[in-house]
Amino acid sequence: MKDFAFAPDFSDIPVVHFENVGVRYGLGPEVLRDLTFSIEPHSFQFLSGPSGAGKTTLLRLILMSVRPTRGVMTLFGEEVSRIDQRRLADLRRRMGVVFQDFRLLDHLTLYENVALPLRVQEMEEARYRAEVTELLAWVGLGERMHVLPPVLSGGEKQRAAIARALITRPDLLLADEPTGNVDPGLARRLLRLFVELHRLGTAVLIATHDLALMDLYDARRLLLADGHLHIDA
Ligand SMILES: Nc1ncnc2c1ncn2[C@@H]1O[C@H](COP(=O)(O)OP(=O)(O)OP(=O)(O)O)[C@@H](O)[C@H]1O
Repeated sequence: MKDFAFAPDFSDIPVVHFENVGVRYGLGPEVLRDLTFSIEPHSFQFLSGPSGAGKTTLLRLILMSVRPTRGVMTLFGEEVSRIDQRRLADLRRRMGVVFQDFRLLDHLTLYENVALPLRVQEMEEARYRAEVTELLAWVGLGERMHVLPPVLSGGEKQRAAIARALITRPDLLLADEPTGNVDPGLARRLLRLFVELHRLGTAVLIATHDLALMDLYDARRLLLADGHLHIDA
């Protein structure tokens, strides 16, 4: 795999810190309770637990698309409840996300999909063209960069979604079941991509049901069960 020039933040402030965090949807029961944990810079962890245990909810908390109903949560050292929308947007830009359903835009080519987060930041194409091309080659899609997502296989879409999550050189990468739609061989290759990213300095959190995948890489495991988090260092 080709090296990609990352310049992540190497400070030792936790990327994410939860202190007794709880969350409920509307008037329903608490789906997550008393969560206290940190994600350190440059760390790698899996998030596991049975279906409905709250893995996606935990990722949405970190992405700030769901707010805690109690407790204190900090992102990059800043307390979430005290910061305004504009600052939240700045913090969100430091994260890359691979969603379970990819969320590629079907009317844009792979190149355009991957470049989109940089276009949103109003970067000129001349500044990012080489980088987008290089990253697509890095994930094995160099030959496919001008095609539209609907003609791609699940695994190709998955890799494009991963490339789009990496293009901003995030300090934190969140991935929700990133190997859910691919065969075991491709799952191993995708895991290697995440490990490589981690070695380049990004903190990585991968939510997965896949015990075989977790057995492939010796990393911290966060296990959600009955609304509580158990940590296997
Ligand atoms: N928008 C919502 N409104 C109400 N309840 C919700 C909402 N989203 C999730 N829940 C509930 O919160 C709990 C946790 O759901 P979540 O999707 O976080 O679990 P998960 O561990 O990611 O599940 P899976 O592995 O099946 O994707 C479930 O009981 C679910 O029904």
